[in-house]
Amino acid sequence: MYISRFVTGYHDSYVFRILNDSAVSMKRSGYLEWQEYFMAICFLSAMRSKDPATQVGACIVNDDRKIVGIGYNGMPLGCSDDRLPWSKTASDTLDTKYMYVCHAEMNAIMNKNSADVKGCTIYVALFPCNECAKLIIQSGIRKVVYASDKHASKKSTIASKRLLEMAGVECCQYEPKRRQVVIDFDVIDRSGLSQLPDSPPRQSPVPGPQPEPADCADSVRRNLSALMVEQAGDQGL
Ligand SMILES: O=c1ccn([C@H]2C[C@H](O)[C@@H](COP(=O)(O)O)O2)c(=O)[nH]1
Repeated sequence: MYISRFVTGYHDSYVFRILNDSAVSMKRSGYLEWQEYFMAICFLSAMRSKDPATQVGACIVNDDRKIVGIGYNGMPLGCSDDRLPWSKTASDTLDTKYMYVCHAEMNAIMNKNSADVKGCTIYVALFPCNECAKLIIQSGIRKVVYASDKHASKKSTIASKRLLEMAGVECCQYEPKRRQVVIDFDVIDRSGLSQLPDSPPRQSPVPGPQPEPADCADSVRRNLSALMVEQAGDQGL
């Protein structure tokens, strides 16, 4: 019996058991739970926001746990985010972002890739304002999972809670189970993808015989057997 361990970029492991010539693979531990996954997608989307003060992301998920819409706060389509203001305050409210910016929830609903979002859950970084609450209710979304309630004392949030409650939309705050979800491209480059074959050599600009591209399956097999031999050695097998 061999027990072999694959170390991925995230330091989790796949365990392969080879018993009587049949390979049984067991799932890795430490994978993202659904709520963590959807909330992480909110925050990843928020990273696209150009708002210098508050970046908000939203992710709409249906009953089958399929993502049907994603959005973040930004200026409307075709309206230059270099020409419109990003300030919170100005002597003229026309010079503040609030007159122009589309909220993450609105964008997620507008970007939906399904016929509608009835019965869906919306994951949001920030508790939705009253305008977003109206959109949420009218679109048929039934549940809001939010990360931050930093504007709880604002009238717009109080009105939002009032509306959502009246409409019977369930709201709950996300309770993180892990402190971080890290995507470190350095780690992925150095170890996570080291199990994969090298990229094929770049095409030479000069016409002529080209080197054979690496055979993916062969390279994966070579890495796998090297790991198994190494591991078997570790275990004195
Ligand atoms: O439900 C909401 C509420 C706000 N936003 C966006 C709109 C703005 O770009 C910021 C809020 O700016 P502050 O600087 O925190 O006032 O967040 C949203 O997308 N959804």
